[in-house]
Amino acid sequence: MSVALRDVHKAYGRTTALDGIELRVEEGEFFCLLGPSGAGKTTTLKTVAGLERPDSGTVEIDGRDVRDVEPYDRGVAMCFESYALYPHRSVYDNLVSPLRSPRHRLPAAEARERVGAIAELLGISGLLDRSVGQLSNGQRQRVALGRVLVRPARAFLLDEPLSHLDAKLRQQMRAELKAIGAVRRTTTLYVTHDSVEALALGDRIGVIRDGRIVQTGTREEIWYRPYDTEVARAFGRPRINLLPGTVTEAGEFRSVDGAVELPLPVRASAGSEVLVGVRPRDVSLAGDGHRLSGSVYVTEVLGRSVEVTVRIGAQHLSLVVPRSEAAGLRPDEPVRPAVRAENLLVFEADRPGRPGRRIGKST
Ligand SMILES: Nc1ncnc2c1ncn2[C@@H]1O[C@H](COP(=O)(O)OP(=O)(O)OP(=O)(O)O)[C@@H](O)[C@H]1O
Repeated sequence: MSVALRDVHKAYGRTTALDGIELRVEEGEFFCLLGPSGAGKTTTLKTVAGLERPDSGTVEIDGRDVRDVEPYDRGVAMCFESYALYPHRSVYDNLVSPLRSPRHRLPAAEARERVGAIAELLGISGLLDRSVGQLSNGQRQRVALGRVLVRPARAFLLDEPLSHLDAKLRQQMRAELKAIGAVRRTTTLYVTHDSVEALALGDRIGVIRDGRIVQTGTREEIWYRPYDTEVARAFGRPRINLLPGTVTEAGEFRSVDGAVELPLPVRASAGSEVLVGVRPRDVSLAGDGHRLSGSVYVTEVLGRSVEVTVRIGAQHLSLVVPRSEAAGLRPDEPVRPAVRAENLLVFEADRPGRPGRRIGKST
């Protein structure tokens, strides 16, 4: 099914939760809604599920306004972060009960088979006889997710379903979640505040901030053409470098202290204040590109690569290079990081309450 929200507003007293949400999730698409705490992610899901009523705007399912359709009749299955499970009943009972509801009422053998398959995928087959009250938070969260995925729904609404898992399990489940046939075939709206998760899972990503969708796009679009500095900062660790400076008469970039000069891949008006963005993995010590002169500030090993922070005048430039390139680097040692103009993103300067917008298209 497709889901669309048009200009949806919702306030709780004086708090604006949704401030004109525009969103469209296509049939069969896995759409990640990414944003910080309080941005309106859960409220968006509840509005689609019919658990909250918009103050204005419309919610459409398959092109039909669902204003008067009860949650139960919307054909969506929702998983909350605060999972509602029956604590005194077994994992199996918790998983099978949605299938026994009058809506689905699957034949017992089929229900058993579905529960078995989902439990297998979520790695909880060994827990089926245990009571939910005896489970760890991570195990409980997987049961809650199972309770949603087991249903023959036309859309899944998942609210941070992996948030209680430890890093390793989370990474593993992330990979498995998309491989689950039911998820692959079913429209899924997935809420997260974790950009790594959004990049890994989303066919498309919607970035939400203060109750509005700031940008919607594929992972490539969001990565290479972020709408503004805040979107650019949200994706990628270590974070993107953003150097403040101005555009010279010749259309080049000069940092505030004059220590960094770079060619710009876009046209920006001379004298304007800008931020030049470059991701740490796009700066090298050995490759070609425009050379800068600085000195090593600190190095930090990140597994197979090394993050090197280079001081250039008043700026700190972070770069991530293979271990071999960083071998033997000492603090204060002079280095000449190389940056290619095509990897630069150019933004208007940030202003209070308004992150700088990206300028032009990168060539
Ligand atoms: N029932 C409610 N009553 C009052 N305010 C609410 C209610 N539900 C949400 N809000 C407020 O609306 C705003 C959006 O909340 P929402 O839960 O949608 O954000 P979120 O992006 O899901 O955040 P989180 O990641 O912390 O769950 C917040 O300011 C929140 O405090």
